[in-house]
Amino acid sequence: MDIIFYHPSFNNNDWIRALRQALPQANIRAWTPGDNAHADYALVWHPPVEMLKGRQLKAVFALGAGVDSILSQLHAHPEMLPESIPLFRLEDTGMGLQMQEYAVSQVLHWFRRFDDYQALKQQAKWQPLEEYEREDFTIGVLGAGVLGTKVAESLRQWGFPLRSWSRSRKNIPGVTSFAGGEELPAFLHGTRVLINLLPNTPETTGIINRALLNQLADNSYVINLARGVHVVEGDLLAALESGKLKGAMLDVFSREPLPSDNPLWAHPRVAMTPHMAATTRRSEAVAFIAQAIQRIERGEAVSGRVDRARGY
Ligand SMILES: NC(=O)C1=CN([C@@H]2O[C@H](COP(=O)(O)OP(=O)(O)OC[C@H]3O[C@@H](n4cnc5c(N)ncnc54)[C@H](OP(=O)(O)O)[C@@H]3O)[C@@H](O)[C@H]2O)C=CC1
Ligand SMILES: O=C(O)C(=O)CO
Repeated sequence: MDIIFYHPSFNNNDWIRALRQALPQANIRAWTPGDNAHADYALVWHPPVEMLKGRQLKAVFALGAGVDSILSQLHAHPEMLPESIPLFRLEDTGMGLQMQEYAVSQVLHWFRRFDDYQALKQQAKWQPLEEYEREDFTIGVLGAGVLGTKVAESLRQWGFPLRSWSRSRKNIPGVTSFAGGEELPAFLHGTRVLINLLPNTPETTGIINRALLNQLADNSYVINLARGVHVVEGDLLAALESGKLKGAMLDVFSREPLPSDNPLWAHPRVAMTPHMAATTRRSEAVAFIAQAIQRIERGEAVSGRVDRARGY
């Protein structure tokens, strides 16, 4: 079995060593331009078209959870990967825990009013503030897939009212499920903290816009952990100015790195991180991919297959 590997920034040697340990029977090599030799599987992130084009692969594995970049590449170059070759993505592989850490720490930061205390500290003011009530702190998770479910589950132990929004109805204990566009207004009504974990698809681009933000509770908060294009930045800034939003924590941006003249940098109630909410963890990802390849080889079903028509 031949496997080719390409990632523009990972340490190829470390990955190939780990893959060889997990799949000792396979011949695994880093793909370099001009390599047209046989391959059964390709493991990729932002692959050049020529790496995949014309190959008779059994499957391609994306080395991340979001497949929007490879799907947009496929849109421009459909010849890169025929529909008959399955594309898989990473499911959790350590990203769930990272998202939980991020979301819980930020929700508690706002719930305990550390943002306000930080502002008071700047003015050298010693001033205990009124506490927020848990029941006024409804958390709504946009996207109840692998990562959204993990995040909702981790917030449950803190006793906040929880709800999720997805395409299909979910049954996550302690989390009220809203499904489909017609239930989005009910999901938003009363939501105080909105956490985005949707995939980037034509239906979700720009979803966090003025109309959506206006339906949230007053003095609400947004955490964007998914993709920058979900948020209409001008509408977010306007909602911060109007008082509809009290704060935003952003990990992802329409343009990354975020240009230095973007007004989000200077906004006192916007916190941000450089697309690091959840990174691909080598050992978990290798274990996931190795197990999936073994299952494919045995003719068994494998989860994580991307539905190219749906876009995730
Ligand atoms: N910032 C970072 O570091 C990282 C960001 N990400 C981002 O997180 C995203 C989510 O990952 P993951 O949880 O694994 O993805 P999943 O595919 O498991 O979950 C996606 C969820 O979104 C829902 N959804 C999709 N389209 C719609 C729609 N039109 N209306 C309502 N709900 C919709 C799905 O509904 P249903 O269940 O009904 O299909 C599903 O619940 C990734 O696509 C990626 O962009 C991922 C990793 C790291
Ligand atoms: O896996 C993903 O989709 C990511 O965004 C990793 O940073």
